[in-house]
Order: sequence, then C-alpha cells, then structure tokens
Amino acid sequence: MTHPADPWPAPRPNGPVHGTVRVPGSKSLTNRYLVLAALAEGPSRLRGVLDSRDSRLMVQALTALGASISQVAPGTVEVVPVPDGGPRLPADGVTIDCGLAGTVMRFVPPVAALASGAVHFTGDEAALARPMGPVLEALAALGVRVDGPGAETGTLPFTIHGGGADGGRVEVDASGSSQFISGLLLAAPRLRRGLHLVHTGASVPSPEHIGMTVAVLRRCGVTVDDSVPGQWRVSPGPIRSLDTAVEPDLSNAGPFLAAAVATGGTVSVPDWPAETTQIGDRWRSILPAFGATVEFSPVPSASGTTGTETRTDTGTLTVSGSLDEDGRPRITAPGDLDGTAELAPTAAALCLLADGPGRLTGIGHLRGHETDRLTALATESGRLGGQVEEGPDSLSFPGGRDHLHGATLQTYEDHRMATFAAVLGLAVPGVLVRDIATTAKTMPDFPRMWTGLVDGSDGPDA
Ligand SMILES: O=C(O)C1=C[C@@H](OP(=O)(O)O)[C@@H](O)[C@H](O)C1
Ligand SMILES: C=C(OP(=O)(O)O)C(=O)O
Repeated sequence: MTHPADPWPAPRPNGPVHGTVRVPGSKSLTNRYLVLAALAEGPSRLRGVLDSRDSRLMVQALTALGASISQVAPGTVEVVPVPDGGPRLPADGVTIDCGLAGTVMRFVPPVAALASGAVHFTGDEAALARPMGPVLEALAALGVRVDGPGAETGTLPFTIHGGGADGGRVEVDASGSSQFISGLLLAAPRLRRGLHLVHTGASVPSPEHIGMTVAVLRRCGVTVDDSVPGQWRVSPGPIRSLDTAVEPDLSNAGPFLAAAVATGGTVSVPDWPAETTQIGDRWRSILPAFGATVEFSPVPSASGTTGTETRTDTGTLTVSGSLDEDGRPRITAPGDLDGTAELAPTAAALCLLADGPGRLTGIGHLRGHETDRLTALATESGRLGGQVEEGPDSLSFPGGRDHLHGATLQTYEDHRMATFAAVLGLAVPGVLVRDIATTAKTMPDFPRMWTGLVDGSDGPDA
C-alpha cells in the first residue's frame, strides 16, 4: 500500500459526488465477537471481520491470553478459544498493548481476570488519558488484584492478577463510557456466580453499544436480564461458538454518506442490515435533519425460488443531497441533535457546512475518546474560520459556510477527526489533513476509498 502524503490534500470534487461504497466490517461487532469466541466452548468462524489497527490489537491481546486466531480465507478468521482452566502464562506474565483502542483497554481486562497470572496493560501515550477507573474498581470489588501506576490514577498502565474473580453484584459508574459495562458483561458468563452489574452514576452514554453487547451475548446462548433500567444480570454458563458474518461498520459509513449531503450528490452503501444494534443506523434519521433524502432498498434474494422473493435482512442505503437554485449544495440547519456519540465528528462537519444553526448535545463523554473531541472539533473548526461554541457537553454551530477558508487540520491520532476534516475538504477549498493515516485505527483503506469516491477514479464501486 502506498503511503498517503502528509499533510494530505483533501480531495475536492468538481460537482456533486455520486458513487457506491462498500465499507469494511464493524469495529464494535468484530471486537465483541472476537472476545466471545475466545471465551466460547468450541471453535468459532467469523466472516467479514474488520482488519484494522483496533482489531489486530484485539487479536494480539486474546492470543496472548491463550486463544488461537487464524485467517482461513480473506476476511474470515477461525478462533480456537482459550483452553478450559485458562492459559499457562509465563511466570513474569504477559503484556498487552491496547494502542488507543477503547474496546481493547475496556474489554480485555475482565478476560485477563479469568486467567491465572499477571497481565500487564499498556497503550499509546494518548491512551493514558482515557478513563479506566470504573473497570479497575469493579474488578477489585470482584476480588481481582489490580496494581501498577494506573491502579491509583484509574488509567493505563496497570497489571491485572487474574484467578480471583468469582462474580456476584458489583456497582459501576459508567457515565464516562458504555464500554465499562460492555467489558464486564462480555466476560460475565465465565464467572462462577455470573454478574449482577448495577450502574450508579448519571446516564450511561452510547446506550446502543450496551444493547449490542447484550444482543451478542444472547446470540451465544447467554442469559442476560436487562429488565431493570441501569442493571444487568448475566447468568453463569457456557458461551456458544459463533459462525457468523460481521455487519459493515455503519458509523464508518457516515463520512461517505455525508459526502452526498455536503456536495448535493448521491451515495449508496450496500449490505446495510435491515435490523441492527449499531448506532450508525441512526444516519437514517440524522441525515434528513440536514435536508437529505434517505432510502433503504431491500436486496432481492439470490436464493429465492420464485425470483420475486426479497431478502429483508440486508439492503442498500442510499443518501441523496440536493442543490439550491444557484447549484450549490443545500444543507439545512439541523437544530439540536442529541446523543450522537461516535457519530458526532461527522455530524459536526455537516453542522459547520449547514445553512443555519445546529447543536450537538449530550456528548460530554467524548472528552475521554481518542482525544478530547469537543475541544478538538472546536479548535479545528476555528482554524477554518468557523466559530463553534464549546459547552461542557455540547457544541453549538452558527451555520453558514461562506466565510470558511482552507487550513491544515490536526487530527490528534483520532480517526474520526481525520474523516471530519475530509468531509469539510469536499466543500472548503484548500483543506490539508495532518496524519490521514490515523484512519487505520478502524479503516486502513480510507484515503484510497475516499479519493475513489470523490474522483470517481475507481468506478462506481469505490
Ligand atoms: O463498545 C463499543 O464498541 C463502543 C462504545 C462507545 O464508547 P463510549 O461509550 O465510550 O462512547 C463508542 O463511542 C466506541 O466507539 C465503541
Ligand atoms: C470512541 C471510539 O473508539 P474506541 O473504541 O477506541 O473507544 C470511536 O471509534 O469513535
């Protein structure tokens, strides 16, 4: 693969962008399936798995803990679980590099708690700022010894000494990240007494992601009772092996769909699940707030005997923007958009380009993401000449893009800051993006896919 230029000149189309984009597998589903497959009662087969920095870090982490994960065909991996009784870890333990992956740093420590031996967790420098305290406190409350410098500060690096966890009731303040809950729930069926997790803080962000965790656990035959709001009871028991395909990453579809809105064009994403737990399905309601039309066409069944049957499990999502009487993209003022979570950076790019004001609310926890995304989005918008008001948990955009001008945008090792910049580059001349390669966290092929869509250089399938 050729290395993209740094800074990377964001491609700017001559007119509306039209194309079809196949997005790679979901990061959130890939890393959940990998964890459950590593803890399952037999081998699993996963198709359409994401191959990116975050998924590779997860594969390495689970391999260090005794799972055996191999690619058996392009995009297909076989997972042989950690042997019963846990892996035989070396006397001085193993080290797990979490990179900047929230799913690795929050999902793997509870798995390490099941092993016997020391598991040291480290990560990128930027990862040391991401909150871990509630996970470490919950593990300690469950009888797991946690030490190392981060045990005091509630951050990486830390060491988990597994073998002591029995399960039972535990309280967790997950107002900082839904991943604190997801991580504990994923390993919970393997605890002798299961887990009764009680959330104690303000509201849990990204509730869709907890719904996804519960859904994948149930799919593996695990009993989860979530009938009491803010509480989850996971029964102890085996985790059934998986033989499944990973849905495309609908959050990562966002910047491509936003390209239709930003340029007044049309972008289609095939293999869109008709029903899903992914938060990215919310593009269907978010993009119309910017004036886009969203259409879902179920795909005709390949195996239908009558030739008229339709499969309702997937379809193609098509987003169309529009042009005003002067031939300029019409991007309507979205008003308030609440709880956009990991979709916020892409929504922010459209808010900046919109014809009137918009506000993203309920996103305070994004300060603990790859970077403090509220400050980063406000700062980088400012570089382009956009005056964004940063509140404790909101961003307000005045709208009106005529005064925006080119600039070199920083990305803070944050893949979604990079795609935010790329979307703006569609409409604002002279946008350069620092470290576009940071998109490798979840979408290593992003620069080629984006250029293919914008230039049409790869034909209709970018
Ligand atoms: O469980 C997951 O797969 C994720 C949960 C969310 O984390 P937060 O709850 O910390 O926002 C989301 O933003 C992240 O990208 C992925
Ligand atoms: C917050 C994100 O990632 P992570 O899984 O590292 O938390 C994200 O992808 O927007």
